[in-house]
Amino acid sequence: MINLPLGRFIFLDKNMLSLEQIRQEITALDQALLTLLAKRKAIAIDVARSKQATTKPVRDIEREQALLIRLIKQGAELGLEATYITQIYHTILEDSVRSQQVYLQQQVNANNNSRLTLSYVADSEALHAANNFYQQRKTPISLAPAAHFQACFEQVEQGTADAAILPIESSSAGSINQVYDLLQHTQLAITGEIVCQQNHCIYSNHNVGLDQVEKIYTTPEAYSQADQCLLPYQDKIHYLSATSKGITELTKAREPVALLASDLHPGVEDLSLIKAKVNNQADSLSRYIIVAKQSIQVASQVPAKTTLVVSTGQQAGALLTVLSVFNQHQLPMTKLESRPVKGQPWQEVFYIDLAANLDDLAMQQAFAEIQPLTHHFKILGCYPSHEVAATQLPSQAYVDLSLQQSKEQDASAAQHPLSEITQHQHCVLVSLQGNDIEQLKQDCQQLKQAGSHGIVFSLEGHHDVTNMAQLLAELKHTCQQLHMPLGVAITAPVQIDAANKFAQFATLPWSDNMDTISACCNKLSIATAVKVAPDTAAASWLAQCQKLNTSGNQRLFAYINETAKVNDLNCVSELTAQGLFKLPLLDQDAITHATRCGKLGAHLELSLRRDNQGQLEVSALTNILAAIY
Ligand SMILES: C=C(O[C@@H]1C=C(C(=O)O)C=C[C@H]1O)C(=O)O
Repeated sequence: MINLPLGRFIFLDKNMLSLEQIRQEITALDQALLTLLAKRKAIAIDVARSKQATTKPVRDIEREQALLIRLIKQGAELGLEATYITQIYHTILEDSVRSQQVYLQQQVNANNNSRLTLSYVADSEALHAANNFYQQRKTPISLAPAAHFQACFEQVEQGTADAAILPIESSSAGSINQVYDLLQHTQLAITGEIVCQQNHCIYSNHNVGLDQVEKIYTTPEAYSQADQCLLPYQDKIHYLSATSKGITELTKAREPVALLASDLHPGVEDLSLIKAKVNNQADSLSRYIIVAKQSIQVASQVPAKTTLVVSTGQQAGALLTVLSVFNQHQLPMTKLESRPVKGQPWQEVFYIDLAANLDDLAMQQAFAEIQPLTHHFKILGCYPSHEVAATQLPSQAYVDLSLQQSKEQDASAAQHPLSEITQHQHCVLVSLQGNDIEQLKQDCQQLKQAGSHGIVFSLEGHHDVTNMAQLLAELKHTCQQLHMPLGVAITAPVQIDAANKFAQFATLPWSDNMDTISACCNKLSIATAVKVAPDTAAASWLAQCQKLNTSGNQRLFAYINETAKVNDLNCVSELTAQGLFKLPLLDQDAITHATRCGKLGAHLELSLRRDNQGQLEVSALTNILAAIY
């Protein structure tokens, strides 16, 4: 039984208390929250023990979904927003799942938590990733800095370090080839992976803009993750072999100079941050591997990855034959990388990551089958997969929650112009239009307070590139402060550059001239949703979709507005089910249809207008996918 003296706090008369006293109450509440979190975490380990006995998997998505739905309902009664609850609980659940995995791993690998010497490339951001990783495992580490990746491998091979942490790929710049090449000949095994988010930022020794700095230092790796933002400053770029050398340069220089570096890099905290989050892609993930002399086992309850390296020879279809074996055994491949073989021009080895445990029967059978098909075949390691994807609720759950909510709304609240927003428990994006930036900022603030999760700004009528850039830059800044994603509704090709620069996603109208729309999609580097015209014939759906699919934009979605006819929805669902309509489809009314095709994560778009008296009015609904921002 949890004994939280909530009543005492609710009935406090805040006017009677000093700030100091109120803060004491908050401190006491935080202490109580921490005690409960620690208790929850300890119970999760009891759950892991029971799973060890019953061999049930660590993750139980149905249980997590039920838990989230219950908490959203209970939270609403306490006046807490659904997104607030889901964000907090995603963190709690991630930690719970990870703690259970760590416990189960320690059971199968007889880990005694003794101190471990870890090799890493000196002054790299890998250290931050490693600290978190080993802290969770309650394993103290001593550091063995190395000058380069090869030295990390050597330290472990020679026994001066127990393990090494090495970057292997980044979601925005791809694989780290040097590390892959070192894996080709090593006797070490991959024993773990760490995935963490990194933002590249620009730092300086003075608090000035990029135009005023004389040099911008960067490593080639960092540059490849953020080159788009630095294109106008090509003549200022100076390459270095390590970010730490850039920090030294900045400290030495008297004139203003800048450095592009990850926000996790040691030492950046002492510099002036002059531009944050300049990655080409909004979310930049880095993946590291841990290598050690001894391979490890992964408990059957823990999701595992296995990495292998194969070479096949160059006969037609050789790689395809190997990959089809994995397909036949239903072993999902999460990564395929090819690297040249030294001394053998145009010969390649392939690195393959499979999302499966080496001990699984399917893996053993697949490996037995591919050995005769390959010249060279080596298992580099089997290790727990690090990512714990946040559990999503099925779209229908959001609809049920919002229906239930709106029934509970009393009549007076429903008349408030922004009440439409509050009635929806799921994510709401509101369309805005206008020219008056001060007015737009105010609207954004009001919308945030009313519960909107993001903005779709209509660029209709905006053609002047400079004005558009100024307006969107301000709107982006406001949305960032309010933690709301900014989307733009594009109506003309001249708006594309500004959209790429300032928005997180774009929407486009469906048009008879699909070539123009397809060309726009091609130039858009942000997620893009194309609105589908109602009453389109099946053949035309297909032809238009095919045009869009060749546009080169990998993050395209189609969405249908509220005027779509059931006939259209049936038609698209049918085509999708046959694998012919390839764009993910977004639609509120079509939730049931699209869910059947497994494609949907519908969010709601409301549009906001002002009436003649300047009063806010919220009207019609369209839908946009969660995944686009
Ligand atoms: C604790 C459990 O394991 C996992 C963690 C959960 C939690 O922390 O609430 C819920 C479901 C599982 O994914 C469980 O199965 O109950």
